[in-house]
Amino acid sequence: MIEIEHLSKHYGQRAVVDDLSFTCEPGEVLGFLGPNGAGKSTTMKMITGFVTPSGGRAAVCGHDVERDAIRARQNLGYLPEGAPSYPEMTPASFLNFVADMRGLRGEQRETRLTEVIADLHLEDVLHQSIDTLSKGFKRRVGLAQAILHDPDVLILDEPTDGLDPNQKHEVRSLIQSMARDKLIVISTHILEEVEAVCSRAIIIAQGKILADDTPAALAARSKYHNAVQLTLAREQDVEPVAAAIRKLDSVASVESHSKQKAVTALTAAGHDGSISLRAIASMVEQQEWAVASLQLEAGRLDDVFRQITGGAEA
Ligand SMILES: Nc1ncnc2c1ncn2[C@@H]1O[C@H](COP(=O)(O)OP(=O)(O)OP(=O)(O)O)[C@@H](O)[C@H]1O
Repeated sequence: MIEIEHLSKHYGQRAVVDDLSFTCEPGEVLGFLGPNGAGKSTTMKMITGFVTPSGGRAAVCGHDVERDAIRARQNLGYLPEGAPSYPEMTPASFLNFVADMRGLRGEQRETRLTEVIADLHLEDVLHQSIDTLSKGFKRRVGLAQAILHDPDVLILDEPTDGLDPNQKHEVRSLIQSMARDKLIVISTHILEEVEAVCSRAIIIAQGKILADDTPAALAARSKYHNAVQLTLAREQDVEPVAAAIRKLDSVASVESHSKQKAVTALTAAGHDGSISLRAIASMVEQQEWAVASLQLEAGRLDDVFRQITGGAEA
């Protein structure tokens, strides 16, 4: 469990983390979202004891991060931003060093080293110096050191940054598999990652919590929640289709947008956030429009993110 009470950090006159309070339980994957400079990394550094708060406190598994620092750190694994390590070491020597620092011994040490090397697919680069590894492999080495001692709490600052799509998928699957019995906090700029792995998302900007909810509940705040998306099967003039749908009583607005040259999509939003999918479907049938897909939207997290943070990029 993580308990954060009135946590603040000031640099000079500026509050970069401003009176944050929240708790997080095992089994949760908490996504920290916010524009650049929102205070995500600083908050993570305070939870892990790398930065001293200006005010408030953080506790990990009941251990105060400042007063009971060793116990708190024993219970957590941390992947800092950029996955720093020792560039002149190899993954093998670095992970052995981390195993020593974490006090792993005997059979448990061998088992954990074997498991994390396999989980992060490090076998082929074990004896190559870390500074010669690609960005993706450096990040995997950073993740391996964070999980080596099998901690109850994982704090991962942008864990998939720099990974290719396959590696991103693998790391997300690893996070999901570890989430069953751990508490995981990740920061990310990738909103689809939040939807894919997080059970809860906290949006922060200028050091303050602006939203704290499940990704689905956040997405449902979007004007596109329950909107109908219609994609035409071939390139054709979308305006007559848009005009016909606009006339339906349940439709408040229609946006048309060309995603690819050959396909035109329409999004029709209802007056009260709900719209008659059936009414649009029967119109499609009557008018014999060639339609590639017709679907109800859950909502768009990027839309909500912009709305909440005042237009900032994730
Ligand atoms: N040691 C420091 N001295 C002064 N200002 C700092 C220091 N560390 C961080 N800051 C400032 O605090 C603010 C929050 O930084 P932080 O790295 O926590 O943001 P972030 O949300 O992680 O951003 P990003 O998404 O870009 O990584 C930034 O404006 C940053 O410049």
